[in-house]
Amino acid sequence: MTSIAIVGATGYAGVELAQACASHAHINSITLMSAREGGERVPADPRAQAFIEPLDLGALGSDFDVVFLCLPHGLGHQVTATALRGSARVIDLSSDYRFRDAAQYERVYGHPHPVPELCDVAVYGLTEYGREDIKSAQLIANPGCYPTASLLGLLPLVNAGLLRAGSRVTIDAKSGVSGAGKSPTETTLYGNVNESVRAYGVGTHRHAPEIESRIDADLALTFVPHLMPMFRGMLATIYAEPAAGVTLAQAREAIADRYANEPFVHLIDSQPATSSVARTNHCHVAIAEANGALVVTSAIDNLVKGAAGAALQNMNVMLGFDELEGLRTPDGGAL
Ligand SMILES: NC(=O)C1=CN([C@@H]2O[C@H](COP(=O)(O)OP(=O)(O)OC[C@H]3O[C@@H](n4cnc5c(N)ncnc54)[C@H](OP(=O)(O)O)[C@@H]3O)[C@@H](O)[C@H]2O)C=CC1
Ligand SMILES: CC(=O)N[C@@H](CCC(=O)OP(=O)(O)O)C(=O)O
Repeated sequence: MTSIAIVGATGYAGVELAQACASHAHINSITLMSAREGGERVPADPRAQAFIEPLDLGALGSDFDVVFLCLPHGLGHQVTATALRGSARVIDLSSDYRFRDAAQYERVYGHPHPVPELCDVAVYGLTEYGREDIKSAQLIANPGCYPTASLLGLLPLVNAGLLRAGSRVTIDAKSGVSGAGKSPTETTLYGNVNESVRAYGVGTHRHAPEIESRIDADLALTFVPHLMPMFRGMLATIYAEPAAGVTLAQAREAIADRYANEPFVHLIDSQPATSSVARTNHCHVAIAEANGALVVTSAIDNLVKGAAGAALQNMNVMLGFDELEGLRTPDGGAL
């Protein structure tokens, strides 16, 4: 049986993860933890069925098989290092260890990585593209939500060599406001989001280099995120130029083949909708052609496949459990 701790259990991703873990057949102990030391043990919800414990660094390395970090960027380094010094394996939902090396982190964030040696230890947790490394990983860097939706749509075409070398790939992506976490800001206030759509982070968003770093091909990337007037859900619309002679049918076949045996990623015939994947770990992908461009659309729930669900899927791979465990939809399996 498995004992886990969720640090940052009061956040959107932490709550989502705790709920998924509660239905997991092989998790027998879930400890919900704050990232703040000291303080009181507080009820996690008004019915007081569960409690949030203050951070206990001493327990993290010894009492748990897996420690999940659901903290804002930059706050989890001490927890990670402590847990890894003990016997726990760590799954970090933040962006702290997503870059291949500390130098790339420094280029993106503008300051040196606080624990550079762990960058080499971390395994990027896009499950569908890293199972072998994930199985033996001590530290998983769970991917960002935009990179998850984007890479799941794009990688089958890139890896099959179907895109024109040197061409541009444009990713127009849209997220619900829960992607920004639970602390309100000027841009995520209901009054500023409702009945309105806006782009943000144009040319500066950290997910552009994260996506780029996972694409092994000569392609130029433009990534533009948008904030949508909805709570959860994410849609990436990806525009790409096919290599000479590549047809839509070939591109579709590449995606179909790549995901034929994947429990959570599905090529569908209609256009993906965020509502169809809401509260599930599924990703729906479609492909069409528009005036010579291949247009791939990819929808996920940012809090599930984009965060907590992917983290649990990674734990299942690490510990040799059925990947669907804790992530089944009401029909009992894949949609
Ligand atoms: N939301 C999403 O769609 C996605 C999120 N992620 C990543 O997952 C991580 C968690 O995200 P999310 O759940 O949305 O974030 P939230 O803002 O909803 O929750 C953050 C958690 O961290 C704690 N926390 C915040 N500030 C501090 C602080 N200064 N010191 C100690 N603890 C603190 C909060 O505790 P307290 O209640 O005490 O403030 C809370 O438990 C982030 O790194 C995020 O980037 C990744 C993919 C998608
Ligand atoms: C709507 C919104 O604000 N979204 C967040 C992305 C959240 C996420 O996946 O990623 P990280 O773990 O990299 O923060 C943003 O654009 O920063």
